Amino acid sequence: MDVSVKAPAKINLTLDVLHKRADGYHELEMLMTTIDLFDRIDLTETRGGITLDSTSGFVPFDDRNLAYRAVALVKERFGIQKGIHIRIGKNIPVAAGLAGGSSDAAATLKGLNRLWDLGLTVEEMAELGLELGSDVPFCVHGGTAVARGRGEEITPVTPPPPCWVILAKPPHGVSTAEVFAAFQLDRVEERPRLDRMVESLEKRDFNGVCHELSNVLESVTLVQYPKVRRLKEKMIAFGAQGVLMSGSGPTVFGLVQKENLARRVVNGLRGFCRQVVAVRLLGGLERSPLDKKRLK
Ligand SMILES: C[C@@](CO)(OP(=O)(O)O)[C@H](O)COP(=O)(O)OP(=O)(O)OC[C@H]1O[C@@H](n2ccc(N)nc2=O)[C@H](O)[C@@H]1O
Ligand SMILES: Nc1ncnc2c1ncn2[C@@H]1O[C@H](COP(=O)(O)OP(=O)(O)O)[C@@H](O)[C@H]1O
Repeated sequence: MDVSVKAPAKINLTLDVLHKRADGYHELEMLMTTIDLFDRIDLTETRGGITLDSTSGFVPFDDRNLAYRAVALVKERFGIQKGIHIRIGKNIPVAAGLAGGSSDAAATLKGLNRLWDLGLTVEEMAELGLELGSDVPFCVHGGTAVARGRGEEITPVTPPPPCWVILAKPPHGVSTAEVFAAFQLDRVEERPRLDRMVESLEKRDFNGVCHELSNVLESVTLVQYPKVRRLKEKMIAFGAQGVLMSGSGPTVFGLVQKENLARRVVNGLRGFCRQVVAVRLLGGLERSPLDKKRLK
């Protein structure tokens, strides 16, 4: 039997680092929302072991892959002997600040929950997912939510009003660990105002959402990679109504309401950046019957 699950990317509308914790992680407060850019995880039951292949050569094919680690974790926790072949149809750029690996892991947990009738609730899958990475609990929940702690305290909030998201990814990836290691709170010029962002979402105030976009990790990545700063400036110049770096970067996203403006921004950016795409914001719409269980 096979299971096929869609794994959406996320963007951060706000990201604040409150302090560094004794365990080495940072205490975060961030607002995330899903976008219409998916990986596809296909899980096929085998007699034993874990194997993986992907349409992308940029992901690890062994136990460094988060989807592989999700299978290993479930097998170990539930004492399951059967094996799994994982196929990752990769569309989300790797090491981009869009949580591709975390979303693949979350989708794998959901797929195994169905395939092996584990009876796990969303909360239980999120708890299990935290063992794989800080962004996995949000990816298990999906939609639009505030994430606190390491990323595991999830509070759903009102999704943003419908709009286009233009994604521009510079050619290099960014290491999340390195960005956090270089982060200094006293170098941050502007902190997010989460209450105002939530208020703008509740009022369906698109301009308010654009105005409140804020990410303190820009204080590291924009300095280390001036290209990312220039990409932000270009995106604003071409007419994006709100612009921010997602997560630890380096992907920059722009929000616009009208399709023709989205097209104009994409066309303008193409001369400066090879990986540019416009997608719709999801924010909760991904919970449609698209995740299909199919019989062989
Ligand atoms: C920054 C964020 C924002 O959404 O996303 P990305 O840029 O990766 O998409 C996340 O917090 C990233 O989550 P994730 O990529 O799952 O991080 P993990 O694998 O758990 O951690 C990678 C490394 O980042 C640092 N880290 C991560 C989370 C956290 N709350 N504090 C940290 O200091 C740690 O050094 C850790 O070793
Ligand atoms: N399934 C996966 N997809 C993408 N990257 C993965 C995956 N599994 C492990 N990784 C590793 O995780 C790191 C972060 O990748 P990714 O999740 O795409 O970025 P980010 O954390 O910036 O959103 C990369 O270095 C990559 O090698």
